[in-house]
Amino acid sequence: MNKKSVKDVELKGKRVFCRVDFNVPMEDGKVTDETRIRAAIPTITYLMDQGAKVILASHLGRPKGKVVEELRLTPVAGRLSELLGKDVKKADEAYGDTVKAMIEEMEQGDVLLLENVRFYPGEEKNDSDLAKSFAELADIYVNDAFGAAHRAHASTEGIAHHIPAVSGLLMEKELDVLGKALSNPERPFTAIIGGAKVKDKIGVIENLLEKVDNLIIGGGLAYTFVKAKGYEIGNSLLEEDKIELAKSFMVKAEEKGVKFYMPVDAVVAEEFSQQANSKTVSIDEIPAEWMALDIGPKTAEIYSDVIQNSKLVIWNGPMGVFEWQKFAGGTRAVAESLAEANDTYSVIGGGDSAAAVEKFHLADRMSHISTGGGASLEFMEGKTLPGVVALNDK
Ligand SMILES: Nc1ncnc2c1ncn2[C@@H]1O[C@H](COP(=O)(O)OP(=O)(O)OP(=O)(O)O)[C@@H](O)[C@H]1O
Ligand SMILES: O=C(O)[C@H](O)COP(=O)(O)O
Repeated sequence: MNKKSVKDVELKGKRVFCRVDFNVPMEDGKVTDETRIRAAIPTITYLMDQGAKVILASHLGRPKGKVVEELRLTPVAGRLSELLGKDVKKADEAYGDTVKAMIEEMEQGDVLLLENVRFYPGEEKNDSDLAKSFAELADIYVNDAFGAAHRAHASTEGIAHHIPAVSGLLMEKELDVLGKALSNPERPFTAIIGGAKVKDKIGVIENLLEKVDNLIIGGGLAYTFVKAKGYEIGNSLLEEDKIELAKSFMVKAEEKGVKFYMPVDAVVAEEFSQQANSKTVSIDEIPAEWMALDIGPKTAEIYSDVIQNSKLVIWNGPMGVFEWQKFAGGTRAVAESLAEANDTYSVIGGGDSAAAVEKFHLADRMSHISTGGGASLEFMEGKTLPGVVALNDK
């Protein structure tokens, strides 16, 4: 990476404004998945060990510029204190005189968590006054929020124009792994793209078609491709206006010598429900009125074979409705085969695929699980991330 990192700057005694992505799921005031908090810990402890005063900032949810009590970061501060084994102070605002006074009192190695930056309307507008108010709190800006790096907001982009700005260790690692995969991949290189909609994955498929040896399609979006091939898909998810595009992707794959895989069988259901009647059928036998909610076992076997024979696999989006046990088999099979493929470097592109891998308790068997959903998707589309662009060059 050609951007400066925390390792390139003097931190002792410095006030460091460190943007993290603590946008974690919460239920009844408790953090229900702390993956993103844990992922930020190497940078936080590095800053502490170097003798910095660590001022953490994050968004949580989408409060749209207003204070929303349930979206305060107080429970996150509590969990972070436990994980660090050190008391983390929590401010009720994200800038201003009270916050400045709290920072005045900090010793080297202390940690303060600011309030949800999205309580301020200027955050998402990338308002320069708000960015300056954040910058006034600190000597150095560290961006470790890979998950929010695709957002040009005051705390992810604007602030970087006012004080020296460097990346954190998580940001560096994410960019390193995803960057290497896309620019200099080990081969055979396979991409597995699933999820609900073709619409959301057009850019990723387009970009990856230029780079991969194998492209595997699954999830709800697969059925637009199945339809494009001329099969009937019953009530399965279909984006009618993307059929021509799906055809053009298949033609392009052929031209480029990319092997294109789509389901050969499916688990179909009579209705979109957890308890629906279901059965496995060949892809040319999807009954009218039924819908395909998972890839079938034959497809899973073919996909597993491709995975086992790949050196690098990038996976984004589940193969079926993995939240429901009846339709989780395909996603589980892909996750298991990635876990078993010892010679394969497996990159999980965040979001639902990361959630699936967690659910199946296979997270520690993956080579890299991205903390970014939208951010990793945009990176895989080949887009530049504003939160990264704004950092100081080496
Ligand atoms: N065959 C299918 N029919 C209907 N829904 C499906 C099917 N396969 C998967 N899904 C649903 O798609 C959803 C995930 O797709 P979505 O595009 O929202 O996320 P994603 O691909 O993981 O992207 P991100 O990484 O941004 O979260 C899941 O909730 C899953 O239940
Ligand atoms: O959860 C995420 O993907 C990031 O935290 C970004 O959140 P956002 O989509 O609300 O900007």
